[in-house]
Amino acid sequence: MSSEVCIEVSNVIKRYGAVTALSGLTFSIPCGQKFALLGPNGAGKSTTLKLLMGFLKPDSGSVKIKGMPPYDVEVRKITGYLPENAQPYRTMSVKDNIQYVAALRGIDVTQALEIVELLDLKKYWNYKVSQLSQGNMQKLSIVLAIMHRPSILLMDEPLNYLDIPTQEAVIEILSKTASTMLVSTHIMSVAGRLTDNIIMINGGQVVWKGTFSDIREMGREDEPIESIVAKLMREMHGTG
Ligand SMILES: Nc1ncnc2c1ncn2[C@@H]1O[C@H](COP(=O)(O)OP(=O)(O)OP(=O)(O)O)[C@@H](O)[C@H]1O
Repeated sequence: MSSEVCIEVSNVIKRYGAVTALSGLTFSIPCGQKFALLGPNGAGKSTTLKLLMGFLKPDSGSVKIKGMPPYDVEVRKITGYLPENAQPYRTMSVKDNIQYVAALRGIDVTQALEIVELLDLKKYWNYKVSQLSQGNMQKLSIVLAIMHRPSILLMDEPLNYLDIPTQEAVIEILSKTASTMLVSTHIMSVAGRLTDNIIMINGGQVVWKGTFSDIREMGREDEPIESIVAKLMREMHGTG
């Protein structure tokens, strides 16, 4: 496995007016590794992903993807992003959204069709986004995020709104999609199946890093992983 760093966040401070969302956040992810970004509500997970996509700028500190700034054209080509509550173009159809994003990315629309089939979206091909259920909108957003086969994938709650069979399909697709992944989620079963490593943040700082095996070893034999993570978050609250 490469030791090259694909995602690097160094000493980032990010404020929204009087609210400090990130307060010296530092972590790095080697290329080829899959990380879950965990933390309680308001910890700064979405803000971190938006900074990594170049949608927000840090007040201080730096964010690099493969050593480049996130807004670099080269970075745009190799990254995929699924925002929380993603909103494809509402007045356009599923087909038009896919064709539009394919054109922007300079790829052939056929690259998306396999994922469209796997997610059972073909029957909604001509539906306007505004006519889709939340779950089908989420499926379309996943297609738009990964149709160019990004090598680095950033996702905010990827399984929101999806039924259980679709969650399984998405986990399978995502496991094969990107080599480097950072996934923010509250669903531990998802985090554990998509990723091997955990970065836990609270108050805009990293409070714990480790693997899923480390977490399991911290609990009783029969203790659900959610319970161990919740304890860890409580213990780490305000530290870091
Ligand atoms: N646009 C904004 N304006 C003002 N404050 C914001 C804005 N976006 C986020 N915040 C604040 O920044 C902090 C971090 O928010 P962020 O959305 O990054 O957390 P999160 O870990 O993704 O939370 P959740 O798990 O609830 O989605 C919170 O205190 C939040 O209220």
